Amino acid sequence: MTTPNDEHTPAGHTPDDAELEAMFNRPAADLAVRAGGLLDQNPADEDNALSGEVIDAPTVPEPETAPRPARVVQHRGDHAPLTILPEWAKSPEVFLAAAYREAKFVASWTGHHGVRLPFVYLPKFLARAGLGFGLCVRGLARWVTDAENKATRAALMLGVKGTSEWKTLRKEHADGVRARLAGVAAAGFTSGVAGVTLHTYTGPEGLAVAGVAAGAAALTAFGVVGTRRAGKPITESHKGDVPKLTVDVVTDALLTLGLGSMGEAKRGNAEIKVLRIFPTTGGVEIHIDLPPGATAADVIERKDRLASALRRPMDTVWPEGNPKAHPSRLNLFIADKGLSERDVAQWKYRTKGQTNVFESFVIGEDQRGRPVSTNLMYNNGVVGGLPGMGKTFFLRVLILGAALDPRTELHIHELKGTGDLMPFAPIAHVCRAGDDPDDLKALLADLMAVQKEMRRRAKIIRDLPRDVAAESKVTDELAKVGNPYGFKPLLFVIDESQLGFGDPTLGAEISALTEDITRRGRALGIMLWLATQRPNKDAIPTGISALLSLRACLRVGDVTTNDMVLGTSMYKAGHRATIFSQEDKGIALLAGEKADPQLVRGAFLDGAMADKIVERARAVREAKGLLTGMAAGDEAADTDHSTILDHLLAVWPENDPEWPTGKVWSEELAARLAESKPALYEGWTAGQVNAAAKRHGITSKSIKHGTGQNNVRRGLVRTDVTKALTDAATLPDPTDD
Ligand SMILES: Nc1ncnc2c1ncn2[C@@H]1O[C@H](COP(=O)(O)OP(=O)(O)OP(=O)(O)O)[C@@H](O)[C@H]1O
Repeated sequence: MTTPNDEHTPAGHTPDDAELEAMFNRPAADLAVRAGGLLDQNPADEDNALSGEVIDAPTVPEPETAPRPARVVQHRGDHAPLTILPEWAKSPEVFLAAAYREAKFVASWTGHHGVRLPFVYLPKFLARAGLGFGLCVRGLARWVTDAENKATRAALMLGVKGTSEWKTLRKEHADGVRARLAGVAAAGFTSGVAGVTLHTYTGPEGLAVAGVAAGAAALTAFGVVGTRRAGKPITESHKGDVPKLTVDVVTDALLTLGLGSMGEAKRGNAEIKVLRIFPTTGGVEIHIDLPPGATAADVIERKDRLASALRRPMDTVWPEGNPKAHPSRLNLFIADKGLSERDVAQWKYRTKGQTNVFESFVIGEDQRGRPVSTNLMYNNGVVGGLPGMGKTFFLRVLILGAALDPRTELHIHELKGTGDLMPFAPIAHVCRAGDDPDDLKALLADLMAVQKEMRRRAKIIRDLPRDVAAESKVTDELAKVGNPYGFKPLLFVIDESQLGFGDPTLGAEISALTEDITRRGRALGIMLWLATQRPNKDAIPTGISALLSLRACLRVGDVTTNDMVLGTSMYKAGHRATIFSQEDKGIALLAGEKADPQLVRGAFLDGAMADKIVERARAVREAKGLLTGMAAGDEAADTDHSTILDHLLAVWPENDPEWPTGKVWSEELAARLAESKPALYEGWTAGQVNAAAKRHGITSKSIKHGTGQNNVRRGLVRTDVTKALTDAATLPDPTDD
């Protein structure tokens, strides 16, 4: 007899157990083949009649209905590489800071206890040694006299008084006391013999040394006994002041915030994972994975509660998100000292050094005390924050940084009027303080001049061969001192910009020019910075605000202002300048420099320090012949307060023979303006003239001139211009009663 399996086995071969098992375990597809082949055979077919020995199929265990293993999706694209060396081992700065911190602690500990040792600890210890000595003598006396058993003995003897047993008990006690006394005497004798032996072999010095050592040991032992009895340590303990940072302390503190599934974490179902705790410059860094549903932003929002749970001051606890990992990753920095407690940040270039405005320069430090740098070139920026939180000081550092590159031309308009930025006058092309009409006119004139300079630069760049201006922008190379194009970095600063943009007469024109410079000046080496308390659309028009790539936000009072300065949704993403306190002056979040806003404490430079740095900057500029504008004694930008109305009348005589009606097409006026003041109006169109006139309340009209086709075009009426000028001149003085 054969079996179906014979079809698949070499003739005459009987499969062994292993082969059979392999056959039975073949995959389903194979079984299907078998089913379509062998098993479909007609068993009645004689040719195919099965012959051979019948072999019982081995009992294959029923496959258990085991749960299917979870499907694993391999996704490790964004996994950060594992740290090979800890941060302190990679960075000498961090290592030195940690070593310094420990050394400082050891020094303070030694000083603290060293002073107390002779005056507090030693007298205390001697008193306790006295107490210990008394306790030991008393203990010895009690042992010798078997005082512990006195009561038992008395009770026993009372019951047998007068009997022989009583005598026996008495004798036993007396013998015991004698034996113990003999023991004490033997110990004393042994010590005496040891002393004499020592004296014999080592002389009196050896005996004295041994005596002192034995005395010290005895004193220590008595001191320890006395201290145990007193139940209090001799030294003062400071343990309770600030709890040590342990994984448990951090976890418990986070649990008090009750975020996301932290309830589950409390019950042990979810986890707060403290990934790493490591020392770093100025404090300790802790990386944590919060339980699902709790985000770093939630923790940041509750920074006060976290600081309270950690028993630490608010400005030593710095939670940050790490969006590159995931929203629940929390990087917590615990600083040794609060930011406001630390010494003010000293500026790297305070006493020496120069900068290159095309590269980053240090402007302050972060919460870890590490330098923070910024690159002003190809950026425009804003500094915002509540009054008195350090906007002007912050700006001052930026301007000084730019000023230490002798090429940088400074245009400074401090509309607050307190003169905080006047230290720059000796090196600035334009430097003014105040928001009087004259100051605003000077600002307008300066903006016009810069716009003209921008156009000039654009034209040169456009015409330069590709290999000279490959990037179509003013580069460090093209702006070298003495370059043939007159290129140089130009920094334009308006402090309290809302006073300029919001001015009813000149505001619109100031805004339009600022927007144009912000938009086009960047690539041409022109950097524009604004400072304001609340950069809403009145303080900084939206068109300008959108173009500010660097944003420094000092303390602000609300979410809206936070996002106005730092950018939309920054508050939601956990970047909150609302957490700064009134003491956190000069501390800002700086957005735009790195992927995420970073904390920066601006270097502190008061007026006197600024004067000294400016003196240094001026010396370099003088030596290189780089002083211009007001710094070089040229008052042009300062005194020219005229507007487009004045310029129009200058090119538009009252009895113009060509235009006897007193009405002129705007294109004609644009051409005349460009000819008369090419610096300001070169390239202007009729539309620009109309728009500029409109800002002074003058509307363009349809004017017919000459004959032929197309003889009706938009233009201005001269009497409208003279009227607008007269009206402006006769505006009531707001200071008049
Ligand atoms: N980086 C800093 N470090 C320490 N203190 C600073 C720092 N910056 C500013 N301050 C302190 O803050 C005070 C206010 O600074 P500043 O005049 O720049 O504020 P402000 O925001 O411009 O004020 P306002 O809105 O009234 O013009 C300064 O007098 C100075 O004492």
